[in-house]
Amino acid sequence: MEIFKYMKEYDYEQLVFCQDEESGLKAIIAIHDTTLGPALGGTRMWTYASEDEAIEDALRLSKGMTYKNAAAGLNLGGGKTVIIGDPKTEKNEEMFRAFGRYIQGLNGRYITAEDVGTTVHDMDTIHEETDYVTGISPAFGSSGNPSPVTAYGVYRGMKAAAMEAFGSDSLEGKVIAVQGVGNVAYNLCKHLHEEGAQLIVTDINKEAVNRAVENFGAKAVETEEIYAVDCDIYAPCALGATINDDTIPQIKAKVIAGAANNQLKEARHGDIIHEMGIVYTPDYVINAGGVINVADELYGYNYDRAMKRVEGLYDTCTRVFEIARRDNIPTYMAADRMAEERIEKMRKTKSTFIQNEHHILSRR
Ligand SMILES: NC(=O)C1=CN([C@@H]2O[C@H](COP(=O)(O)OP(=O)(O)OC[C@H]3O[C@@H](n4cnc5c(N)ncnc54)[C@H](O)[C@@H]3O)[C@@H](O)[C@H]2O)C=CC1
Ligand SMILES: CC(C)CC(=O)C(=O)O
Repeated sequence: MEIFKYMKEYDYEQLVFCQDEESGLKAIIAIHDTTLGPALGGTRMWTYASEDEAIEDALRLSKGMTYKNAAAGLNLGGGKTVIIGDPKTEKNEEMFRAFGRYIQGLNGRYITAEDVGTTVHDMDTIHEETDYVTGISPAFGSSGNPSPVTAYGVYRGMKAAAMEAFGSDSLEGKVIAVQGVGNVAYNLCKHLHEEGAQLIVTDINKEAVNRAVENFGAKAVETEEIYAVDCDIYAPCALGATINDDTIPQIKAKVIAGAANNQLKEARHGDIIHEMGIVYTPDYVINAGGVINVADELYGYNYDRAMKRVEGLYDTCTRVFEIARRDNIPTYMAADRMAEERIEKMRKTKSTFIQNEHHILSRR
């Protein structure tokens, strides 16, 4: 992989490689853009097939965080970490302490939180070394696990998408196919079940599937069957790139709205589903609940304030649909336009010189 070429193409600021032999830490912190503020984004631990795959994931996810934070109206830039390793067998305390020291070394340019493969406990361990971590235990005055809040935001965004596609935001009786029933999707299924939706679920983890079947009366299907099921809404809630050349021809849903990051394998897949008349709720807009929640910690965490903001994701998604209709463009492009406009305005504002009293002239 030609790293600098890639970084230049998408205007990345910084890539940090963190290594600690004793603990087995191999982490990559990617900081995409800090125009709006310090980069905030979670830490993913995953068994990557190669180092290139891990680097690419960190880069793509951190850029997604720039857009997510901008679209959500947060004064934060975009960053993300990936740790190479199996979260079930290769974690240890020293690893997260070593990683915490690397974050501290960035002196606030990057703030972390949970993502796939990491937990509140891991964040607490990082917190032993640095304050630049969110989503730690509520006992520390923090917001805890972001997943239930992400799920609530996805639920709100899904309702906005239903309004756009079906003319009503009620999900009662709607058939919803959920791919991956992990931390976020389990909580999403709860909201959907309470509203009377019929759920079809799949997961590579059979226990996760059984939990959804038992608690929400969901119908289980094999992992490869989920795309082709008869449903109103497809909710991708596992990993990215599931909207691609192989899956698009199978999809019967009129709406795609889910928690996963980087759902479109390539931008052109967003064009194809747009032409098919599918209402696609851009991933980084609908799944911003978690980051909105942890970002509230920067002001002294207040649950009600954070939830009110997450509730507003309904309006943010509606705004994206409006821009898409107004400019006759796919929704993924409308979301990018919305985020980029905000960053560009701030970039221009920032270029105005502000006396910060950092040099001696202001003091003599
Ligand atoms: N946790 C959060 O607050 C946020 C999560 N996200 C994104 O949402 C997605 C889900 O996150 P979490 O629920 O936290 O992760 P998780 O790891 O708890 O859940 C993901 C689930 O997907 C399953 N899975 C993996 N590959 C699969 C496949 N090929 N087919 C079916 N199931 C598969 C896993 O077994 C797991 O149960 C991720 O893409 C994450 O980046 C985005 C924003 C915030
Ligand atoms: C889990 C969140 C708190 C942040 C993040 O990394 C995301 O939204 O993808």
